[in-house]
Amino acid sequence: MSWRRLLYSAVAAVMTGPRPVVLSGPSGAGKSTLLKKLLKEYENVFGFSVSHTTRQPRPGEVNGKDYHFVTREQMQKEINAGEFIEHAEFSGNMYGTSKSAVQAVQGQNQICILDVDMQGVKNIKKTDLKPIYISVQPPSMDILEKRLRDRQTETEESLQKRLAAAHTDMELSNEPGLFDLVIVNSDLEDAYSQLKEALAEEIQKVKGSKKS
Ligand SMILES: Nc1ncnc2c1ncn2[C@@H]1O[C@H](COP(=O)(O)OP(=O)(O)OP(=O)(O)O)[C@@H](O)[C@H]1O
Ligand SMILES: Nc1nc2c(ncn2[C@@H]2O[C@H](COP(=O)(O)O)[C@@H](O)[C@H]2O)c(=O)[nH]1
Repeated sequence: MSWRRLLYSAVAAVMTGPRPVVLSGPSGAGKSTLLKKLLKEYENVFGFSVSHTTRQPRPGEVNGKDYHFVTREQMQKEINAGEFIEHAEFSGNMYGTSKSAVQAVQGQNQICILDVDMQGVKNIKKTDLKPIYISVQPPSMDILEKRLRDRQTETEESLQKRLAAAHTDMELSNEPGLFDLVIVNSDLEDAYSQLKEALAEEIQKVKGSKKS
């Protein structure tokens, strides 16, 4: 490689920043639990891409932190204006990642974490975001159902929709090349260790760049 090309690659790497991370997997598999642990342990290294959704906030969820809670009309208007990287309909509600949500994190030179469903994964694959794709899977459908019921956030109707989507998600997660890593979240600490190990290189890069 010539020095000019080498310099170009180095400048491009700095300008694009660290690779984002996409966490996906069935509702109730433990994505939010794992990403909250990462955000807590590595406060200035990771940043969460705050999605938009039309679903109602759960007790304790904060607008602008957990999600941007919006109406269907508002979200559709922003989608039509080209403000979203991806969007999907899940369990009767709209969800989507805005360009500004990702830019807000990348602008701080942090690793951007996106929590999206399987449609989101497929749509992000068509973009130039080039994230690390990680699937979080439950040990079994029975355990998934128990975790979702114990969480007490869903109506029976929403729970059934989420379990139906989980069946498809669990089958697709084994598709070769779709995910860089599939973590089976049986034991939380073990799953978290696997996640940290997979991201160790990116974490070191960001820590290093913040020192210099
Ligand atoms: N390893 C684990 N063992 C037992 N319970 C767990 C484990 N991981 C997560 N949980 C619990 O399971 C429930 C679902 O986890 P969480 O909300 O993180 O799932 P999620 O994948 O983010 O779901 P959603 O996509 O609906 O937001 C939570 O109540 C959480 O405390
Ligand atoms: N395609 C997208 N999916 C998203 C986004 N934000 C969240 N999600 C996924 O929705 C379900 C349900 O989430 P919940 O908070 O209502 O339990 C879950 O699988 C998330 O991963 C998004 O921006 N795009």
